Amino acid sequence: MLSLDEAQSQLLALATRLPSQSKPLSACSGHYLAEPVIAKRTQPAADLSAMDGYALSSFTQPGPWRVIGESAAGRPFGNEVGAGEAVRIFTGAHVPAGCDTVLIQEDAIRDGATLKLNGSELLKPAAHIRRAGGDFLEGSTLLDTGIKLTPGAIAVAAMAGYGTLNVGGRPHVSILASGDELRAPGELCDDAHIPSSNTPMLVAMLSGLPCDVTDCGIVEDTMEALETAIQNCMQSDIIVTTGGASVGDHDLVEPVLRKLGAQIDFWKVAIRPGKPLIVGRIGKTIILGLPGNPSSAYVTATLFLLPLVRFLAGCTAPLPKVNNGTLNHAIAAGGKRTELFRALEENGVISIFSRQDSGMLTPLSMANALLINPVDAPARVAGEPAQFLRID
Ligand SMILES: Nc1nc2c(c(=O)[nH]1)N[C@H]1C(S)=C(S)[C@@H](COP(=O)(O)OP(=O)(O)OC[C@H]3O[C@@H](n4cnc5c(N)ncnc54)[C@H](O)[C@@H]3O)O[C@H]1N2
Ligand code: MOO
Repeated sequence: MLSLDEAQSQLLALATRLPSQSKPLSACSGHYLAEPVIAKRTQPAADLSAMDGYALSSFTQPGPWRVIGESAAGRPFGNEVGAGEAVRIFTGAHVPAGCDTVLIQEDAIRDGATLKLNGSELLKPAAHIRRAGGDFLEGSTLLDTGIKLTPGAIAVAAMAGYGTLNVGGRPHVSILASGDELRAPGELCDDAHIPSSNTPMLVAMLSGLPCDVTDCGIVEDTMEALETAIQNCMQSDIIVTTGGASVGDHDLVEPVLRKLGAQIDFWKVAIRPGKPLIVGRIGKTIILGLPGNPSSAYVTATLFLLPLVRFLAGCTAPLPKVNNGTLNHAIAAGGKRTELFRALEENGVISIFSRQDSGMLTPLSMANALLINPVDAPARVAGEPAQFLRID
C-alpha cells in the first residue's frame, strides 16, 4: 500500500496544469498567478507628502516663510522653492524641488501668505515624506508564479501597472454520490436511507478554490448506473465519486472504472481514515474514488482532491500546510497507517476528539484541525510536539 507522501506525489505527477488565461484584476481573486508580477513602474514615482501641511526646506527653520503656491495629489507644484518660501501641500502630493520636509498644518500658524512654526520644536529633514521607490522599484519582482491572488496581491499588481493578469485555469469537478441508501439532503429518509452529506460537504470544501463544480446527484448501486453516470461526466477535469470504494459486493467504483477502460493508478493508501481511496484516469479525466464514510471522504478530499484542484489551477505549493503544535494530552503510538484525528487546536495546543469513528459527523463539525499521527510514531504525552493541518 502506498504511503501518504507517495500517493500525494503520484497523484500530482499524473496531473497536467490547465492552460493559463488572461483575466481583468476584478476577476482574479482566489486564482493562482501564471506569470510573475514585475513592477512596470516605481511606487511612489516621486517623493510624496504623507500629511496635509506645508513643504519647505528644513535648513530655513525656524522661518517665517512665504507661501508661494500649492501641491495637491495629481497636480504637482512645478517650480523650485527657494529660501524663505513654502508650498501648501496635501497628502499624496509631490514634494516640490527645494523642499526636504513637511510641516503638518496642526503645527503651523498661517496668516495670509505668511507661515510660522506653532511652537519651538524644529522639523527633521524627511519628516512626513514618502520616498520615491519606498514601496517598490520598476523591474522588481513583486509576486511569484503560482501564488494565490489575495486582495493585497491584486492591489500591488494594480499599483505595479497591471490591468489584467495571466492566471491558471479553472478545473471542472463533477461530484457523484454512490449508494442505494442515499437521498438528496432535505429529502425525507426512512431508517433504511440517509441524506448524502458528502455532496454538500465536498461542494463547500471546493468553494474557496478556482474551480467549477457540478453536483451530479446520487447514483444507485448498479454497474450500469455508475457506468452511465461516469460517462456523462467525461468532459470534467476531475470526477469525484464518494462511496463504493471498498471491497463489498456493492462497492462498484473500481470494477466500473476497469470496465470503462480506466487506468487505475492506485487503490488504497496507508492512511486512517480514508484507506480505500481510488485514483484512476480515463483519457484526460482524473477520477478520485473517495470512501463513503463522511470523515474518510473529508480527509481524502483534504489530502488529495483539494491539492489536485489547486495543482491543475496553477498553484505551485498545492499540498496542505503542515503546522507544528503541542499535545494537550497523551496519544497512543502510531500504527501502519498515517492517522488523521479530528481535533481542536487553540494557540498551537491540540486536543483530539474522543470519538474518531469515520462514520461520525459531530466531531468533524466541531473540528478546526486534523492531527497527524505518523506511521510508527512513538506514544506521546501532553506537552510533546505534534503536527496538524488547519481545516476551516
Ligand atoms: N471488509 C472490509 N470492509 C471495509 C473495508 C475494508 O478494508 N475491508 N474498509 C472500510 C473503510 S476503511 C471504509 S472508509 C469504508 C469505505 O467504504 P465505501 O467507500 O465502499 O463506502 P460505502 O460502503 O458506500 O459507505 C460507507 C459508509 O458511508 C456512508 N455513505 C456513503 N456515501 C455517503 C454520502 N454521500 N453521504 C453520507 N454518507 C455516505 C454509507 O452509508 C456507509 O455507512 O469501507 C469499510 N469497509
Ligand atoms: O478509512 Mo475508513 O476511512 O478507516 O473508515
